[in-house]
Amino acid sequence: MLIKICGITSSEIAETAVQAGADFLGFVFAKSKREISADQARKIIAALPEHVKSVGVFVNKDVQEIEKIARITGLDLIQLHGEESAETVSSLTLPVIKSLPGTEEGIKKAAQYDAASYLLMDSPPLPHAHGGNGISFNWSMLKDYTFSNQLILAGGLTPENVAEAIQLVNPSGVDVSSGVETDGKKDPDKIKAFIQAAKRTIERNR
Ligand SMILES: O=C(O)c1ccccc1N[C@@H]1O[C@H](COP(=O)(O)O)[C@@H](O)[C@H]1O
Repeated sequence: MLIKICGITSSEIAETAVQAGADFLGFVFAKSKREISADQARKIIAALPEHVKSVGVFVNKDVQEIEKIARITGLDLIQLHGEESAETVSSLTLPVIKSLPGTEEGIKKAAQYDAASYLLMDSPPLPHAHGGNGISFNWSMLKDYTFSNQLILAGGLTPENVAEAIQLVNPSGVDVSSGVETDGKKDPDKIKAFIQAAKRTIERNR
């Protein structure tokens, strides 16, 4: 199971997450307090070890713009966190993580996104923010579904609740942003605690 830490804005926090055992690091190229420039992201990504993959997070951006940022920064995967179509997913040249709201309607839409390597279930967007809101949804609604894509669970995960979420949903991955922050900034101790809690649960479930 993979662990993604999202909203990386510094080399120090990237290094902390890598040392703690993160598999994916997320870089937000969308309106957010965690937004990062392509130039800053490029420098951080260039220093990542081969086994840690960089994910660019986009919200309703043009394919050309996404591809341009991916080229400049050296991204490994693209996360589409808005209302992007199945055609947009298919036209991207990198593997895609497509987010959908964790609602009955969101689950129904999943079938359209066969071309995505991963589906990411998050709480529904707020009017002013598509993601990174620290809000959970009813995870148990995912228990009875099997998706053709690998499932990443997100939305309000924390070091305290990630074990319960993994037990309940058994996803292919978990993704966190707000839950590893203190006063709006990434907190190294919370990142370590989150990754430890997730890994401990995975080990126990083996
Ligand atoms: O992290 C952000 O700022 C962000 C901005 C725009 C779209 C997505 C964003 N992050 C993703 O949101 C979910 C949930 O985050 P949280 O843990 O509830 O804060 C997660 O998939 C992030 O990758």
